Amino acid sequence: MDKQAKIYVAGHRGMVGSAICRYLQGQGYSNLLLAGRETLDLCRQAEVEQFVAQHAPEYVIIAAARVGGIHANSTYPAEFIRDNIQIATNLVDASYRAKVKKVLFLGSSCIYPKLAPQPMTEDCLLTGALEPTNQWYAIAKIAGIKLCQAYREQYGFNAISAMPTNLYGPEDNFHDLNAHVIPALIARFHQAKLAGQPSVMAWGTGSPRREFLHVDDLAEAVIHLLDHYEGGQQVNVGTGQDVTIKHLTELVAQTVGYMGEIVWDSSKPDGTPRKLLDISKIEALGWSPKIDLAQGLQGAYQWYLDHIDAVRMR
Ligand SMILES: NC(=O)C1=CN([C@@H]2O[C@H](COP(=O)(O)OP(=O)(O)OC[C@H]3O[C@@H](n4cnc5c(N)ncnc54)[C@H](OP(=O)(O)O)[C@@H]3O)[C@@H](O)[C@H]2O)C=CC1
Ligand SMILES: C[C@H]1O[C@H](OP(=O)(O)OP(=O)(O)OC[C@H]2O[C@@H](n3cnc4c(=O)[nH]c(N)nc43)[C@H](O)[C@@H]2O)[C@@H](O)[C@@H](O)C1=O
Repeated sequence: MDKQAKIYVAGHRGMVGSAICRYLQGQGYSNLLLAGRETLDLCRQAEVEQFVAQHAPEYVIIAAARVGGIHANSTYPAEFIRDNIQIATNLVDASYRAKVKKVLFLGSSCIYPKLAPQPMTEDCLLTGALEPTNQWYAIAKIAGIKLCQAYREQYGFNAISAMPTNLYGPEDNFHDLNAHVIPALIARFHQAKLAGQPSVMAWGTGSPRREFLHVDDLAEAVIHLLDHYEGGQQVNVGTGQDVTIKHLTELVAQTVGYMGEIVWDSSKPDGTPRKLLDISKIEALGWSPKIDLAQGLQGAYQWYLDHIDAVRMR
């Protein structure tokens, strides 16, 4: 992309959106179009169409979504399916009508079947039943992928999709119930350390496996795909390695310096037993992850400490 190109980062205040903005600014892109929810509710079609037509960005990155961990997904199904279908539809259609050069839509690894063979390639989409806890969000994300494919097929519109694995890093949501596992545990272990709590509760059995990619690696992958990928099929973005939630929990406790006991609350859901992405497609395009989990967790905890009075908890 030309460094002067006007790039609209939808959801720029979120964990992914802010990482993409940091990366773009670091690379010398100076013409970013940004609008917070108070300026533009992306669920309002007419407002989105008017905004994109008026500002005429050349590129649009859809990093806005209703996002949350396993508890939030299963507690707010209507919001997760409604908001995410509306955001994707409104932004892809408005971008097409405003003759945007290229759109990148962000989905998630939860779009793949609960029991898909691991590691999961892009071809296993829609080959089996979804994980019930996040089926609502997954259906909305699959709809977003199909929307991009349909606009490419019917109108020749240049929309691509990236499917990241579980992400973590700066500007994450640290809400104890609605957050994803890493920020939830960072905050819980930190508070337990300060309070001298003898034990900390983690959810489920600890036996599921997850792959964790630092959001700065994802940001680089997103721009790499905008520069090097033109296809209709979604592209997986991950590390190609996974760990058990038990190992992750011990790693977070060690990173925070919490020495007490970890107790498992088996009344909480485990979710998908495993969701490891096959990343050979994006590696063949010349991208690979750089931040390993131990190093990334150190940085995430330090960011939490540096921003503890202002972290997002929603
Ligand atoms: N976090 C993860 O582990 C993963 C995330 N992803 C994908 O990455 C993308 C971003 O996720 P992430 O950064 O973690 O999420 P965040 O919740 O951190 O950021 C989402 C952003 O979207 C904005 N937003 C949501 N709804 C609206 C709306 N109606 N109008 C305007 N803005 C809105 C939010 O604004 P506000 O701050 O005002 O609420 C927020 O800035 C999503 O598409 C998600 O599916 C994919 C895989 C894993
Ligand atoms: C990105 C991805 O994220 C979600 O899917 P998920 O990977 O299941 O997300 P999670 O991070 O919430 O849980 C991962 C694992 O960790 C265990 N776990 C332990 N202790 C805590 C804990 O304290 N909080 C949370 N949230 N989980 C915990 C938890 O029981 C589960 O086994 C969906 O948004 C999905 O749509 C999606 O796209």
